[in-house]
Parts: sequence; C-alpha cells; structure tokens
Amino acid sequence: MKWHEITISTTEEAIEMISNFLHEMDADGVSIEESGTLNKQRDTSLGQWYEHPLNDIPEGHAVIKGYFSELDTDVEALTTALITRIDELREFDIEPGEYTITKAMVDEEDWANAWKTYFKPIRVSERLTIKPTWEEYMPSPDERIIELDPGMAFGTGTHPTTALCLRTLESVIKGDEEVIDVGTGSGILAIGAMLLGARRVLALDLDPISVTSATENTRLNNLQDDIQVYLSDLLGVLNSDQKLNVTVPVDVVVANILAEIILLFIDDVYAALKPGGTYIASGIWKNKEEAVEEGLQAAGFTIIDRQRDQDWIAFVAKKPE
Ligand SMILES: C[S@@+](CC[C@H](N)C(=O)[O-])C[C@H]1O[C@@H](n2cnc3c(N)ncnc32)[C@H](O)[C@@H]1O
Repeated sequence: MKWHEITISTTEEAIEMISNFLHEMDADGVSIEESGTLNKQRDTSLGQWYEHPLNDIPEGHAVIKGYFSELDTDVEALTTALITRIDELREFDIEPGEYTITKAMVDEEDWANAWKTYFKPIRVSERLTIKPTWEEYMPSPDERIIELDPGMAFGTGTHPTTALCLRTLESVIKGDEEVIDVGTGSGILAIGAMLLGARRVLALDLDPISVTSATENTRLNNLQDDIQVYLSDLLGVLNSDQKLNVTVPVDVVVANILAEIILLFIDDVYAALKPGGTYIASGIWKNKEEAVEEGLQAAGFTIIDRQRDQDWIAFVAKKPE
C-alpha cells in the first residue's frame, strides 16, 4: 500500500501544535525529528524513553511528517487547510518560522524503515563496533562486530546510555562471567558482553517487541546457545520456576533503564550478585545522579567508577567480597 507523506520543516516550538493538526486531520501516523542533539532533557515523568537518531536538522528546528492513506485523502485540500492553520499559529505567539511543506508518495515499507538512513556502523568502544545488518563493513583484526537490526526496540548504540554500558562492560568483563542484562531492548548489551568474553547472558525485558528483537539479534550473532532472552518485569523471572541459563547469584548485572526504575530494584540486584560481583547501572540523567549514588550505597554497594557521556551517567558498583 502507498501513503501520502506530508513533510513540514519548521521550528521546535511549533512541533506540538502542528503534530496535533495532523492528528486532527486523521493522519494514520505522525513522526517528529528534532535536531540531532542527544542531550536534551525530556519529560520522563511517565517513564517515556527517547532515542533520537543523529541527523542534520539545525538546532531549534524540526521535521514533522504526517502519513495519510492514498485511498481517501484529498492531499491538495489537506495541504491548503494545513497552511491556514500553521499561519494562524503566530496569532497565538507560536512562531513556525519560514516553514516548508513537501509532499511525496511512499511505500509502507519505506515509512517503517526511514530511520535506517541514519544508522551506520559505529565503533563504540576500543574493541566493539556495532554494524547494522544491511551495511557492508570490513572490520580490522582487533574489532568485534555486533550485528544488529533493532527494529522497533531501543538499542542501536547511538544513545549515550548504551555506549556508556558497552564501554563499561569492556572494562568489567575479564572472561567467563555469567551476566544478567535487565531491559535488554535490542539485546545489544547481552551480545556485547558475550563478544567481550562472558560465558552466558540472561537477557530480560518487559516489552514483547524487545524480546522478539533481542532473540532475533542473538541469532544474527550466532549466540542463541549462550544468550537466553525472557519476558520479565525486572528480575521477576528469578523468582519463577523457569529454567535459566545462568546460576544465580551471577558475576555481573547490567541495567540501562531510567533512574526511577534503577532505584526500584537495587536490593534485588544486590541479592542476585555474588560477593565481589559488579553492577553496571546506566540510564541516569544528571539530575538523578545523587539519588542513585545514595540508593546504591544504602543497598550495600561500593561505587568503584562512574562514567559520563554528555549529561548521562553510568555507575559501576561492587558488592563487597
Ligand atoms: C533504554 S532501553 C535499553 C536497551 C538496551 N539495553 C540498551 O542499552 O540500549 C530500556 C529497556 O528497558 C526495558 N524496560 C523498561 N522497564 C522494564 C521493566 N520493568 N522490566 C524489564 N525491562 C524493562 C524497556 O522495554 C527497554 O527495552
């Protein structure tokens, strides 16, 4: 099936109103891309999580796209109505700038895959490179390749929190560890841990789309015998009678989840680790740094390192021997 894609290049301040207009005009889908800055503070009050692809949109600008069925859309009438409504924004002190509107026809397939344009091989740490499955790449002899098709799941490696975890795993994994990856998303950290020398990884996520994606990526990297992917709310699966591929307590737990969630289950992580085990806690925006630091210490952990990327922090904490 084909779709009309209406693209509006405008200012950031006009995003909310223009995307509302598109919804009111019965768009079947609306996508918003802002400038490639990755460090903006976002509303995470409902647990929302944002991953922006890098792009070439200037700071303060945005590109909004609305998708309308080719079957029942009068695209000329729709564009005229849209221009009228955008021009009216100035009366409400919202400046859409010198906006442009362009129209195109796209296949459903193109629409679902548009984000892939920005996802290129990226060397994320000394030894690890993330390679989208559809890209050609010749690694150097010391590089280990994470083959990835994240689909709708989080975890392309372009987000600072993922990169922080992979770099930290590189210093923590010495060989033969059993690891639990909580909130595995695309499975990227589980795969990274295996490539760095871990023996086995239990990869958990609450979201069925992530479980499917992580399972597929595990297969793409030929690690299906070493990584077990489960649908689990945090460490919930450890309390079930499910047969697991790791023996709890384990050597390493890694979690790249929002600070609010990290704080919820620190005691469970502590219990799931061997004495001397390591907890890599990431996904922490700078305004929650102190709270997580206090939470880790209150649970009994010793903080041995903290890494930063932009305004994000990853803690490396040890359970005493
Ligand atoms: C920021 S993404 C991290 C993905 C990947 N590990 C990475 O580092 O790029 C957070 C993941 O945690 C999962 N998640 C959120 N709450 C969860 C919960 N209560 N239990 C398990 N997974 C959860 C989300 O579905 C999402 O896949």
